[in-house]
Amino acid sequence: RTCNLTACSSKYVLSQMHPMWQGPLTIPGGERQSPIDIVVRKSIFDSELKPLVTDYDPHTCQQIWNNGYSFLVEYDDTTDKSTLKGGPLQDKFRLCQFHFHWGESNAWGSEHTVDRRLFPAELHLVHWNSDKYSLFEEAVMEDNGLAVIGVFLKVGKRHEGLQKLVDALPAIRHKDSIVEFTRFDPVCLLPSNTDDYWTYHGSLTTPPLTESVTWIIMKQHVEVSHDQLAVFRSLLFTSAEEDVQKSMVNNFRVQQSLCGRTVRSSFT
Ligand SMILES: NS(=O)(=O)c1ccc(NCc2ccco2)c([N+](=O)[O-])c1
Ligand SMILES: [Zn+2]
Repeated sequence: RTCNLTACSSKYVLSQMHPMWQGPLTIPGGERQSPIDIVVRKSIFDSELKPLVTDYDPHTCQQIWNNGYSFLVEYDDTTDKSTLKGGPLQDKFRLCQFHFHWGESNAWGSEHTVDRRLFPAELHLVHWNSDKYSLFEEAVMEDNGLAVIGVFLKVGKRHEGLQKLVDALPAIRHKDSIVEFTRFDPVCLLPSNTDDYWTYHGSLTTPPLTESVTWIIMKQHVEVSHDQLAVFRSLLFTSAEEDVQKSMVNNFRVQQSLCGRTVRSSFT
C-alpha cells in the first residue's frame, strides 16, 4: 500500500517544478515520507529519549558546493571524527554534510512545520550509521541508516558563526561550483538547547526519497539576519552555461502524510 502523498497548498507545489522532481517518482513503500507537519499536541513524550551527544571535529570540514538544489558543506567521513550519538539513536552516526532549505520570502521555506507554522529556512545536518555500515551510499538504503538533525531558522539577529559560510556563497553561485571550505564547526549552528526535540522515522526529502532517516527536529530555533538569508537567495539553481538563470529559492518538498506514524518528544 503506498500512502496517498497529499500535496498541501499550491505554493508548495511551485518548488516541485525543479528538474530534480521530473520523471517517475516511484517511492519505496511511501508510508514513511518526509517532511511532515509536527502536531505538538499529538506528539508522545518518551522518557527513554536521551540528550543528543554531538562530537564534531572542525578539521574534517572539506568543501562547500552548489549541487543545483541547495548548497552543501561536506565533511571527511572516512573516520569517526565528527559523530552524533544519544538522543533516539542506538548506534554512532558519522557527520557527512549539512545543507539548508529556504523560501523566496521569509514567510515560508522550511520543510517541516510545527502546528503548521512555517519558518523561513531549515538546516539539515546529515549523519550515517557507521556502527552498521561502511559507506553513506550503503546506509542511505537502510531503515536505520541515516540520522538528520533539523534546525529551524528565524529572521532576527545576525548569526556570527554563519557569516563565514555566507561569505563563501558568492563563489558557488552556479550549479556544480565548489570551493575549499575548512575549519568550520557546525556545532555553532545548533540551538543552545539541544535536549528538547521531536523525533520520527522518515525519508530523504529529495530523490531517492529513501525511507532511511531517523529525523531529530530541534524545538528551539536559531536566528539569522535578513541579509544573511538574502545571500542564500542569491544562489542559482542553474549552471554558468545555461541561458536562463534561476534563483535558488523554495527548495523544499511538499509535506507528506503521517500515515499513522508517531512523533515522539524528548520534553513535556
Ligand atoms: N533533505 S535531506 O536531508 O533529506 C537529504 C536529501 C537527499 C540527500 N542525498 C541525495 C542522495 C543521492 C544519493 C543518495 O542520497 C541527502 N544527503 O545526501 O545527505 C539529504
Ligand atoms: Zn535537507
